[in-house]
Amino acid sequence: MFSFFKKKPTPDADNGSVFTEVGFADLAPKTAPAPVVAPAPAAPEPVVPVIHEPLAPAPEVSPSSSTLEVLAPVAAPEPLAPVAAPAAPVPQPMPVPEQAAPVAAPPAPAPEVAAPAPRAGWLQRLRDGLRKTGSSLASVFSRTKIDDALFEELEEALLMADAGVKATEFLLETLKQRVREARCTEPQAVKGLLIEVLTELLLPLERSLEVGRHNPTVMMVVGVNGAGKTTSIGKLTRHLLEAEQKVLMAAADTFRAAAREQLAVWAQRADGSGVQAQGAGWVDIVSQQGGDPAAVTFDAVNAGRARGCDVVIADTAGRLPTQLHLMEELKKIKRVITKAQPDAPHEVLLVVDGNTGQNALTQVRAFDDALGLTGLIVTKLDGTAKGGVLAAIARERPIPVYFIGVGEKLEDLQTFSAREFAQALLS
Ligand SMILES: Nc1nc2c(ncn2[C@@H]2O[C@H](COP(=O)(O)OP(=O)(O)OP(=O)(O)O)[C@@H](O)[C@H]2O)c(=O)[nH]1
Repeated sequence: MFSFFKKKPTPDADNGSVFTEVGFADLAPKTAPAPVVAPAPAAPEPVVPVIHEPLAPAPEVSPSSSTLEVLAPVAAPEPLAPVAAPAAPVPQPMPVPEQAAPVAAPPAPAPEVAAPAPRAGWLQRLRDGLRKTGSSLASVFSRTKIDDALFEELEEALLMADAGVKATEFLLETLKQRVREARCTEPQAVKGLLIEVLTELLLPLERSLEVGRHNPTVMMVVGVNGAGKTTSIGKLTRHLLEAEQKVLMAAADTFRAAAREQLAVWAQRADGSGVQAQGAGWVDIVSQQGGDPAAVTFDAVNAGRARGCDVVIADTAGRLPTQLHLMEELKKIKRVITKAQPDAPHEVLLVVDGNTGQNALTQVRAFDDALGLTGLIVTKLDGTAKGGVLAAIARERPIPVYFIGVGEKLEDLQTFSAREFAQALLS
């Protein structure tokens, strides 16, 4: 199911490739927590490395048999509301997720403790999240016959699911043709064909993020306020660490006091995972409170090169595409990354909140026009997301969806599968 690739320049005897692949699922649960080894302080002068600070460990809030649960995020800060286009380009306040206070352990175990309920699988969470739309799409096929009314109802349901006019037209046209070819007589068979057509439409979005081709691989992560950038970076970093990657994070959101701390919390979670006991992975953070985001990123890339990092990830401040001066700031960050490493950035990732519907497509267009996106992370598909917007993105701006977010826990960052998504949408 997982297809997140780590590529390292080691010979692969089987296929002659110099790369190896590692999937999330290949990573064994860690049992021996050990601190992440701080990298050798060989950084250039202006870099301010943040060695993992003794942040309070996150309390366990969700019962589960999964060993990954120990790494679960602390009680979640309130997700931010989707951002609508503002009337004027005024910088938005940066909300700061709060870390829950550790909960004191009970004095003695209760005599009878109910067995913890198994945590819903991520696919179920995706299904649950898309249920509202899914059920209205699926209900179209409970009709008794295939007629114009069925297609009209389907058109309405697709539009309601945020698929947008172009993708809806394409899906309906292709579906009608397939129905004719297959000589379908049962509405349920039409549903099966729609899953096929939708899967084909979404397939170009299904791509793997590659790491290891460049030294370091430099990623720049952008998006509107509260889309889930820092959370997604944290989850991604955790997976990179498990794959024994050396990761340097640049806290390029220099005006939000807690930006560095938020990243550090994730770094510390990685620390507590025992990853270090498995190999050579580590994480460090470059930050400069109140500094120039481009300068911090420039230093981070240089430090990443000097320290032999595998991956440098720049976490930028949230902004609306209509805030033109802030979009210029992003362009500047991208330019200075190229100055520090001529072939970088290798990835410009937009994090979009799946709940924002067609607004997500607007964001994709705007950030792509400004920066040339290489990939998307679509978050909060466990919420009230309608999901159809991915069809709109596939039709109008087919940028790979490297990951989807289906919750706030580490394991809720998943690779995108076109078929699974189409099935979940119509389940
Ligand atoms: N339910 C759910 N919540 C998520 C997901 N991803 C992120 N969140 C939550 O969304 C909120 C905002 O996440 P952040 O990572 O702080 O967002 P951000 O884009 O870095 O925010 P700014 O830096 O302020 O722009 C937090 O409460 C996260 O826990 C997801 O996939 N599902």
